[in-house]
Amino acid sequence: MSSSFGSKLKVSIFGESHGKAIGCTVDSLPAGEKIDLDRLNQFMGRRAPGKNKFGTKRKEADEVEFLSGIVDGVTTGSPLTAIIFNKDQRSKDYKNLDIIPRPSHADFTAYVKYKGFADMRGGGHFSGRLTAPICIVGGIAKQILERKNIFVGAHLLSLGELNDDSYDFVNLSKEDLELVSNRDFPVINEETAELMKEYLNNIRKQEDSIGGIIEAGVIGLPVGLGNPMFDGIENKLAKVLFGVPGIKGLEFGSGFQGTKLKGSTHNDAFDIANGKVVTKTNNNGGIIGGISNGMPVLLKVAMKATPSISLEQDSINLNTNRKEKLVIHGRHDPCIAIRAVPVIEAVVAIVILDLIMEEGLL
Ligand SMILES: Cc1cc2nc3c(=O)[nH]c(=O)nc-3n(C[C@H](O)[C@H](O)[C@H](O)COP(=O)(O)O)c2cc1C
Ligand SMILES: C=C(O[C@@H]1CC(C(=O)O)=C[C@@H](OP(=O)(O)O)[C@H]1O)C(=O)O
Repeated sequence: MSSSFGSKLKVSIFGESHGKAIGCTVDSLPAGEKIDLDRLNQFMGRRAPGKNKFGTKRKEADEVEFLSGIVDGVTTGSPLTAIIFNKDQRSKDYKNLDIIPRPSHADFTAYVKYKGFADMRGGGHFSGRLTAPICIVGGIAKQILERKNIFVGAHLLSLGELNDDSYDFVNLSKEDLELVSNRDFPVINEETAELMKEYLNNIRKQEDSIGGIIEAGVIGLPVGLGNPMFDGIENKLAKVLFGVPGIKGLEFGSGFQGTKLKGSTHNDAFDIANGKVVTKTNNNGGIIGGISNGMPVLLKVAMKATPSISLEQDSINLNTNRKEKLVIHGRHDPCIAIRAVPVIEAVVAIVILDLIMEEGLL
């Protein structure tokens, strides 16, 4: 099993959801970068479980302990290792799941691939909990990028059939990208947020779950990041985004909806604004030929409904090879897309920082 990625900035994630700890090691972070640890903690808090009734009841403070690579809040240039100790494991909830796998979770595939030896308590290394270390690296990357006037943000664009306002593809501002970062629910339109909360209350009562779409944006990129054919911005983002558990779809710019437009409408006509080359529309989401064109980068990810629901489901018994009904106990997110919003910001920030470093801009 390999949980490492990155070209210049090499990131490695370790741990299991019900093991002693989770964490990360990052190689090649530039030296001398001041990291505001209060801001990093605030960022971690946006993802942490147990904050409100719209997420899992498992309570983890997700306090980050640095073992190396940072002194007095400044990066040293040596490998940075950070760790979060797990505090609120409740492994008895998972007792029957090693032989009766949960539909849509990784229990069955991991059981076969790792011959029954993978630690699957709480989903083990496949758990959404492993996105906490991603947020450590992403929270640091965001701060480094901001000093270069590059800003990354995301919000919950939809939950089931309920839709938030979309980002403006052309005039996307730092304020737009930061809008939901201080909110308890990561949605732009506050009326929609209330409808979504009501929906979540109902879906919980029905012992079910729901999926959602997250929209992310980046502004301030120079023209020319990305190395086609296979190391373009889209390629690199796709590789790491699909590492986030629960993601089943990804689109850039106008994506699948864009296929309904004719070329004459879909093409992003060039223009000059303040002496700079811009495009009048941004259906390509700031990327052409795998290379940034200076317009905002925009993407959307589809996150499936949380696999673990309380309703009885059809499964099988791996010992007897017979059909068996499954009832899952435990503490689960009714919609994983909500807490995944900062995770997507983190992934995007890490990949963009890696691209900036590849280009020798840092
Ligand atoms: C932030 C976050 C929280 C999650 N919470 C849960 C959860 O409470 N229960 C659950 O069954 N799956 C949860 N998931 C999703 C599973 O981890 C994921 O579906 C599983 O690992 C299978 O991987 P796949 O969906 O990518 O194929 C969560 C994912 C993320 C990113
Ligand atoms: C702990 C986190 O989320 C967990 C992600 C998760 C899963 O299957 O992905 C299942 C649940 O685990 P547990 O049964 O141990 O409560 C969530 O609580 C976290 O995000 O930090």
